[in-house]
Amino acid sequence: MSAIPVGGKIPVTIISGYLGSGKTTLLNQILNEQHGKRIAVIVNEFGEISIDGQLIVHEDDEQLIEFNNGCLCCTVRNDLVDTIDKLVERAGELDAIMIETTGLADPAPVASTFFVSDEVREKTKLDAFIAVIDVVNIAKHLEESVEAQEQVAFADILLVNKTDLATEEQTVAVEKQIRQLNPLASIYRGVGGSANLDQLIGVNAFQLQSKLEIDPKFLEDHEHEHDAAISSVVLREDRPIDMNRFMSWMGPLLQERGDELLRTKGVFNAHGFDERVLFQSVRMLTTMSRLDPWATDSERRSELVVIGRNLDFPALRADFERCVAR
Ligand SMILES: Nc1nc2c(ncn2[C@@H]2O[C@H](COP(=O)(O)OP(=O)(O)OP(=O)(O)O)[C@@H](O)[C@H]2O)c(=O)[nH]1
Repeated sequence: MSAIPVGGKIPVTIISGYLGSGKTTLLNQILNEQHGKRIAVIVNEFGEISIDGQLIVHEDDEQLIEFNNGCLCCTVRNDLVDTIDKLVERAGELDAIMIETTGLADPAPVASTFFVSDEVREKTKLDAFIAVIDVVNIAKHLEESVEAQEQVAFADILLVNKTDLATEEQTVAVEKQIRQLNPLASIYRGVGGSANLDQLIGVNAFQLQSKLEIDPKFLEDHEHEHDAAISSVVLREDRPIDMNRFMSWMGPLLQERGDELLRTKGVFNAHGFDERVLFQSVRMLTTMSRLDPWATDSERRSELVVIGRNLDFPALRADFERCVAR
């Protein structure tokens, strides 16, 4: 990777993209490949608990700052401002700041945070606003979500991800569609964890003037309301979960209601496993993998975040409880 141009200012990369597009995967790639660089990572999740915090490779707790249960673009924006203020005090020690927004974030207020205070403006430089695009689902995201449209329109770099799951024709069609929404951004392709980081970091791609041309009110305070029909619930269980039973419930549920159950992710205390088990879904696509073993002194429990439209919380809780191993 090319050297990050510091020039006295800490470069900031904002990673956006709709739910489940591959933001955390990209962030982990950056952290893995950035040996020797001191990067502060700010992660914002829509749900009440952070699963990403458990999945992001980080060396110490000071390096990873998490905001849960609120969105950087609205409810926890002041927290972001305070955090950036504190981070710039450590300017000498930091090589870069990476921010992963929630999949539902409106991009403009997150980016404009870097222009609100003189000190932040003096000590940081927005390097690029990246939107990660889920090539399989972006057409639906754009159809259903204003935020998804804004993320694409606002980005300096559009990273078309999950190209391993699409044909060449599908990928070209997506590139055409996003090009119509954003004529200026660089468009690159990627498969989770193997993006060309030279194209994404240290690129000096963010131009305030062009953002002001798109949105003349970019630097003003934004009132932002999320799609009220989208909510999240955390399903918790201390008893071990029978993963076969869980999949027999979740598999058909996602097939039937994948357009409403937009995203799930959770770490499981799975019956018969010594390791923590990670389950994720993005609409109908699911993945399951083993993480590291449970620490001997840790409390084993399962926590699954479900994000979607028209969620029936009591029914989800009751069905989840039926997955307890007997
Ligand atoms: N096949 C395939 N799967 C991918 C790729 N990139 C990410 N994934 C998978 O897609 C799922 C979501 O990836 P994440 O990186 O967690 O997505 P995210 O954008 O951080 O998700 P949220 O923070 O919940 O919005 C995970 O199961 C990843 O393993 C890819 O290029 N190809």
